[in-house]
Amino acid sequence: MYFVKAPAKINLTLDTLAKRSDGYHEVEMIMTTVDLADRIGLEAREDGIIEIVSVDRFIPNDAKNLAFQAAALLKKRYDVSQGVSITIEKNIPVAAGLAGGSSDAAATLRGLNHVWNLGLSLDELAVLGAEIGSDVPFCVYGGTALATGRGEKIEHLPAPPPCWVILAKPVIGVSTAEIYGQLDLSTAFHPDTQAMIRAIDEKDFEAMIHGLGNTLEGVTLHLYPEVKELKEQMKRFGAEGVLMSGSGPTVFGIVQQESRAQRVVNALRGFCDEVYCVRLLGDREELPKGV
Ligand SMILES: C[C@@](CO)(OP(=O)(O)O)[C@H](O)COP(=O)(O)OP(=O)(O)OC[C@H]1O[C@@H](n2ccc(N)nc2=O)[C@H](O)[C@@H]1O
Ligand SMILES: Nc1ncnc2c1ncn2[C@@H]1O[C@H](COP(=O)(O)OP(=O)(O)O)[C@@H](O)[C@H]1O
Repeated sequence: MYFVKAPAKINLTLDTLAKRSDGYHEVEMIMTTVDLADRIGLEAREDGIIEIVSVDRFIPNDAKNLAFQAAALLKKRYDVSQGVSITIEKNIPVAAGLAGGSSDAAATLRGLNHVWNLGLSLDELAVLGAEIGSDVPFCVYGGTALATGRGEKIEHLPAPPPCWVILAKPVIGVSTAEIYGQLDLSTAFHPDTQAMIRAIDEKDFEAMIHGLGNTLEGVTLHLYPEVKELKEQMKRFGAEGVLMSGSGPTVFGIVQQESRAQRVVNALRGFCDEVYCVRLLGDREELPKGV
């Protein structure tokens, strides 16, 4: 079995610029990879069948699974006769704003490129990934990037300043389509993407904290007051910067010191079942082998 890591992402900024005629929104997002990952196992099979093997009851085990779609797309496009059994060990919360499904699809593309011996570049895999979902191209590369268009156009950025990230997910799951659907662009908050890029370039922790912002946050916080409450708790417990990731409902807190991160995690444990304390994997060059 060939194993590939599928790490989650957070959005340091997410700005929505306009609604497009194709149903998507034009966005500007700064995304960075975090060290919380699913593990994808790939085993080629000679009968040509694509199969999903997972014990997670929250993800589909048929053609609705984004990893299945990634395999089906590669198989069809490159006329591959082999099939594959895809084992998904799910560690990233589902429908959480952390791109777990997109990252599984991206890892499947990277892994099958090796297992099926296709010889494609990451750029080629990212173009294919855009056919599966807007977040898949970023997940193909990982690291830190500015994503534009509907999220599929990627410009790589250096790693953000070193920090600890606390992820807390309320029990609800959120539909990205629903949140975008309820966004009112005339009143929405718009983060300063360029200021965040400067903060990252200059490795300026304070400026990064100051620049955190997400257009979709207002919509989700309005629909789900428990997310607002969680944000306030995280701030109260000592997180230096706090923001909702993607369309939510996961809230992340950023701190510089590990001891402070542990304090925030311990304080949150009584209120929230799913809490993780992770590092950023913001530098593509330093991603562990197999990511
Ligand atoms: C909001 C973000 C931020 O990173 O992440 P998540 O919260 O899902 O993790 C992404 O833009 C989500 O990307 P992804 O989850 O791949 O979305 P897609 O499958 O492409 O689209 C799902 C639906 O969301 C809406 N959508 C998505 C992307 C976009 N730029 N504009 C949109 O309006 C559309 O209604 C679309 O049908
Ligand atoms: N491999 C997968 N992992 C997680 N979710 C998946 C997967 N394949 C399909 N899905 C579906 O995609 C939806 C969004 O999942 P996910 O990527 O976890 O959330 P988000 O887009 O909020 O980051 C879920 O409702 C889930 O049913």
